[in-house]
Amino acid sequence: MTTDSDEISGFSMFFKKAIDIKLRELYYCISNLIQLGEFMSDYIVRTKSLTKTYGRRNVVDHINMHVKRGEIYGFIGRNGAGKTTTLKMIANLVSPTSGEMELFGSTDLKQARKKIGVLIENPGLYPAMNAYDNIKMKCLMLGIENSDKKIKELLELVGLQNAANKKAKNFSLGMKQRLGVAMTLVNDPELILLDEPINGLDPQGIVELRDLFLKLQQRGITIIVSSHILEELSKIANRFGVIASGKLIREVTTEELHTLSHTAIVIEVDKEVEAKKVLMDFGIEDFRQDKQTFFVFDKDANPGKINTALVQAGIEVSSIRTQDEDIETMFINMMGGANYV
Ligand SMILES: Nc1ncnc2c1ncn2[C@@H]1O[C@H](COP(=O)(O)OP(=O)(O)OP(=O)(O)O)[C@@H](O)[C@H]1O
Repeated sequence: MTTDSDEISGFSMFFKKAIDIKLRELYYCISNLIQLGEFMSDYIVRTKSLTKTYGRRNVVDHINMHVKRGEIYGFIGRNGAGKTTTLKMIANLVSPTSGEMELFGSTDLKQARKKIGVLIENPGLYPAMNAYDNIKMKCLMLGIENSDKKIKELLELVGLQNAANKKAKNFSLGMKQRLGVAMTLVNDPELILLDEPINGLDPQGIVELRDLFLKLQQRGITIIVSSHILEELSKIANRFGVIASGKLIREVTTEELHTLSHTAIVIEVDKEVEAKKVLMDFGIEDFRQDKQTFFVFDKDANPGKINTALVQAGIEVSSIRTQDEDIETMFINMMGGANYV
């Protein structure tokens, strides 16, 4: 027999459970919203399987690119790897064959692209015009009026305040690039795309451009900068995307890069086929071969023991040494080695 108090406690249990369930649903809902918010604010560029096909060739091949707000993203790849085409697709200068893209967390790309500044291939300067007028021309093209103050600020920002009246044709390449960067900034973009801006610059020009990138980053501008030379970007980029033959081989933060770079045992031998067999029999798994030179990356590998094993197998070891793999070499390996084409 059930009493009134049993019924009341049954009801209250029922309501408590129902409230618990609702609270849990609410919690999931809120955390999903938070994640969505983080996602939307986190990634400024996110591509999904982005592809460009010319003829039968995917020159950009199903790439998933992730660029976070506020970072300098070094887009690294050899000539012809697909960097320019990717940047052009982001800027809407080339239309993708397939794939998707989100800019600023939105698929309203037309709207989002208003927040992007672009310097692809060359700055598009009018050589007979001075620096001031080149920027003014860009302002006029974008319908920006009363631009005097802005132009002066931009010239100062890129370190060309003393060259305002100098004709662009008399500029050094570095000055032209900095003027080009200034012109990407006239619409106050949140993201700028710079295609190989460092190409051909002298060391002084490189330093000036790198300093400018850091200044822009401090102002909250996200930068995607492509290059075929890692060295130039390794000092400033927060994250790298490595592209080879249209495929995004890897995306890696600078911190991850340092964890990944490791020491190699470099062994030079006379008989490479036999040496490779000895290394494999010895349990070495992580190594790379360049003709008669082997690079062993196994952390536990012991150079003395490897040497003994090789010599006992009748192989002449002309040199064995350890070598820190520099970042450049690591990238070359990621891109498919020195002989990669
Ligand atoms: N309009 C086009 N028609 C046909 N092929 C093209 C076209 N544009 C680019 N390509 C080819 O696509 C490949 C990728 O070119 P892309 O310019 O994107 O490479 P990249 O990494 O920027 O190299 P680079 O620094 O030499 O410009 C190259 O093989 C190039 O020849």
